[in-house]
Formats: sequence, structure tokens, C-alpha cells
Amino acid sequence: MSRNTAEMQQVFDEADCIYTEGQVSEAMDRLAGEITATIGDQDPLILCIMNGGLVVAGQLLPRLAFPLQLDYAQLSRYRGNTTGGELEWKVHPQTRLSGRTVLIVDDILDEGDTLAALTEACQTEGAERVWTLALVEKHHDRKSQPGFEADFIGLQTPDRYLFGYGMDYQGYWRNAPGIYAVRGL
Ligand SMILES: O=P(O)(O)OC[C@H]1O[C@H](OP(=O)(O)OP(=O)(O)O)[C@H](O)[C@@H]1O
Ligand SMILES: Nc1nc2[nH]cnc2c(=O)[nH]1
Repeated sequence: MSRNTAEMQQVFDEADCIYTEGQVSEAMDRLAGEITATIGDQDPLILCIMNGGLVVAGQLLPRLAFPLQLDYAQLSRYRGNTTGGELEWKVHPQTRLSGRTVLIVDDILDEGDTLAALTEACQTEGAERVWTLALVEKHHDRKSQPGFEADFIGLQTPDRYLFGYGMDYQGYWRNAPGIYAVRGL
């Protein structure tokens, strides 16, 4: 067993489970219903934010039984650290956004910089309406734009460093089948 494997297994074993797979699945079902009712007839473009939004988008899309298109953007602020820094654009969406209803899908709304920046970027590109979804919202008073909220939120979490369902700890455990908080963080 490599050193990383052993260390990361220990991180998982010692973590606190905040939401189980079943609880996340219920939240996904609820989100899918809300999205369908809100934009199901609007030919939306789903914009998955890589890397964190991958698992959420992957589990959400099969729950949406209406015509939609998918694209992705990649931007990163944490780069494997547990505190955010400068927002770095890595990949811009390739689809023309002009006149589109866009739904941005991400794993977490923490301080809110990432979703807010992407919303603004989509508006600048001419999107008619930009909706935002985060599987989890972290509860604290450090929001970068206090008025900014996601339109669709799956679950609220305490102010801990989280992994699972797309969220990583040092690049690992995006695959964890639940939402976990790292011990001591
Ligand atoms: O609300 P904020 O404080 O801006 O943080 C939320 C963002 O942080 C994570 O991305 P990260 O920069 O870690 O990149 P990743 O998606 O590749 O993990 C997460 O996927 C969100 O996009
Ligand atoms: N993995 C992970 N990414 C984040 N980005 C912002 N907050 C978090 C968090 O708690 N966990």
C-alpha cells in the first residue's frame, strides 16, 4: 500500500459523516424536481464546474427528464488547499451562451466567489438567465458577496472542510459516497 493510500484511508476513517449517500440522494431527487418545475421547458444549458461539479452533474442529469444540453467550465480557487485564493480560469465554456437559460452546477458554495464570478461571466457572454445550483452550502458569515445566494441548494453544512460527492481533500476522495468533514478541520 502506498504512503498516500494509507494516509488518505486514515483521513476517511477518521472523518465525520455529515450526510449519508441516502440523504444526498434524497436531496438530488428534490433538486431535480425543483429544476424541472423551474426551467424544464426552457431548453437550458447545464454548465458543470470542473472538477467539483462532476459528480453532482453526473448524478443530477439522469434525474432530469427534459431536453437539455451540457457544457463545462473549469476554474479553481483552492487548488488542493483548504483555504481559497485567487480565482483562476482554466477552461471557458465552448457553447455560445447568448440568449440561453444557463444552469451552473457546482458541488459547494462556500465563500461564494466561484459561483458569483461564473454567473457574472455568463451574463457578460449574453446569457438570458443564469441559475445556480450547489449541492451544499456551508454555513458561516464569511460570504464574499453577502447578498449572493444560489437558486438551488441541496443541503446545508457546518463550517468544516468537506469532502465527497466531488469535493476533494488534497485531491483525494472526490469519490466518497457521502459528505464528510475532515477530522480537526
Ligand atoms: O464558494 P467558494 O469559496 O468560491 O468555493 C467553492 C469552490 O471551491 C471548490 O473548487 P476548487 O477551487 O477547490 O476547485 P475544484 O473544483 O477543482 O476542487 C468547489 O468545487 C467550488 O467550485
Ligand atoms: N473540497 C472542498 N472544497 C471546497 N471549496 C470551498 N470549500 C470547500 C470544502 O469545504 N471542501
